Amino acid sequence: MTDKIDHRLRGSWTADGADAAHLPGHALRWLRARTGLGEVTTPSAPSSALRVPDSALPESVVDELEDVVGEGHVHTERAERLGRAGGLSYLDLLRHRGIGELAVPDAVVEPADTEQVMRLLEVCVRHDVGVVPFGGGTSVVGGVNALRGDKFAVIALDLVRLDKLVSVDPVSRIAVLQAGVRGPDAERHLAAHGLTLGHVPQSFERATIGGFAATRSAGQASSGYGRFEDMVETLRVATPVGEWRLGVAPASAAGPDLRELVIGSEGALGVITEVGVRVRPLPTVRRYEGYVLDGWARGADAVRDLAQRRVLADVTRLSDVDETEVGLALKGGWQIAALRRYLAVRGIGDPCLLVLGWEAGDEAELRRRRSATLAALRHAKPVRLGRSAGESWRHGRFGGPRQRDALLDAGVCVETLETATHWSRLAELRTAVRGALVESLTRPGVTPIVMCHISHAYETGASLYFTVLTPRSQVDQLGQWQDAKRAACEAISPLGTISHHHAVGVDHAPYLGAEIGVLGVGVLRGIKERLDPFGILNPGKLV
Ligand SMILES: Cc1cc2nc3c(=O)[nH]c(=O)nc-3n(C[C@H](O)[C@H](O)[C@H](O)COP(=O)(O)OP(=O)(O)OC[C@H]3O[C@@H](n4cnc5c(N)ncnc54)[C@H](O)[C@@H]3O)c2cc1C
Repeated sequence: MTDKIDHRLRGSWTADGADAAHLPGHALRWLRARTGLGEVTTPSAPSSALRVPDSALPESVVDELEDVVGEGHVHTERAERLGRAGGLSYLDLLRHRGIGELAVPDAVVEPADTEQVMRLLEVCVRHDVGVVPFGGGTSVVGGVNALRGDKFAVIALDLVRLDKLVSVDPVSRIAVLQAGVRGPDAERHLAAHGLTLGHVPQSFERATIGGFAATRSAGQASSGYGRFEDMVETLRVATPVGEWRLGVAPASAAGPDLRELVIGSEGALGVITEVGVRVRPLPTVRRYEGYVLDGWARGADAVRDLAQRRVLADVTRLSDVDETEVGLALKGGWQIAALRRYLAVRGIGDPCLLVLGWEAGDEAELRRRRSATLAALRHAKPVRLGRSAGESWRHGRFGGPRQRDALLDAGVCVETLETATHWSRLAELRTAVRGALVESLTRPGVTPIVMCHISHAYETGASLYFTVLTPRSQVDQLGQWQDAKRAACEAISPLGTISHHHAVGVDHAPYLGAEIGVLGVGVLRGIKERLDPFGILNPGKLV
């Protein structure tokens, strides 16, 4: 197992990440000139300044919980509870800086196996205590906020001890992993058998197998390896009314696929304790490359063409002009100035970066797949940047989150949101969401940056991922983003899904009805009542 996550590290992400987390001077100067960001810095308040109410759990209940999980695995200390108070959204980061109220769990409980999870749920039902399943805590939609609902207390059920590879079936290419296994550990366990999962979201370093399943996560190589739900073969779930095991065959006509109910259930229907995942042989060769296309419309058309001809690279990621521009500006340096001149000479007026990455079992397979992708791309007249641009993206792909503390210190509001729709509506959706964000965040002297990329493409449509950088309001820091997010969600709601991979949590719950209908919400409620009749599981989330 790699080191336990220090949940007190938020924006800087991982202990070694803090070194990479600073914002270079030239980047800050550029942001100031581009957005109207002021010179005022707002460093983080010490965590001792945060308000943490005493645990509401009586000693007797703490003792009962400890009887189940053993001594040292029920924490009521301030630091541990604070560490599980919310996830990693911009609003969560602000709350951990003392801006707004944190929802702090009354205890952190660490079970070691499914049986212990079952027994903990019994204790929580008996005492009417809420339970928030907690994986890596990387939710950006309020999924792990320790809301009480109608309960007098709530615990964070941290799955950190469920960190084992349970079994490998190399013939069927299925591996069973416990829910608390983090991304890098899953890959390490599997690599020992010559296998890979290939699920690499940007939150890979912290997020867990259970969390991936509970949120219908999508990794950066989803075009090649699929979304997480495509990888799930079997599930083991602890619910307040019994244990549930699902998945006996790769495909089945035995009624609706009930695994789909658990995948995306966000801790509201049960605690996932084990997931059997489809695995593949470890790739032996990789090739990442960068290209530039002229303009978003041409770029999106090119990605659609790749998807519909079924020749997408495993990683296919198209940035719009703003994202490409910000990427270049934040890098800075003479090479970037030279690159700009080169693109201008090649007639590229609106550069959109396209990163393509292939992973394969041998050179011949990689060559064949790469040739098919590039042949289909040719009519979009890409300008080749070469391997260094692709490799630079690959090496920096977990870097973004690490700079969030530095950006917050500098007074920046930095957040992302995502959606997806069918190709025929993609341009309209992008224009609507972009417009809503720009309108909501523009103030006299302030010009927000709103960037967008496609990183998950399908034959029928694609995701859109927006990143916002703008000076933080000094008047209403939480409200500034809440208003912008509301405007974006209202723009999304009639045109696309409220979430392509971040899930529903608290933030998107008001928009779920518009997407699945009143009947759909009723069906979900009915299922929740059957599996969690006492309403202890993740109060206030999903439904
Ligand atoms: C910087 C950053 C980048 C991100 N990039 C991506 C990305 O590229 N792709 C992507 O899909 N997501 C991304 N996310 C979102 C997030 O990482 C995913 O939602 C991830 O799947 C959550 O995993 P986790 O283990 O951290 O779950 P948590 O955050 O701990 O929990 C998420 C939800 O799942 C529930 N849950 C967790 N474990 C279990 C379990 N075992 N049983 C039942 N319920 C459970 C929780 O109660 C909560 O509702 C990103 C987040 C951040 C902060």
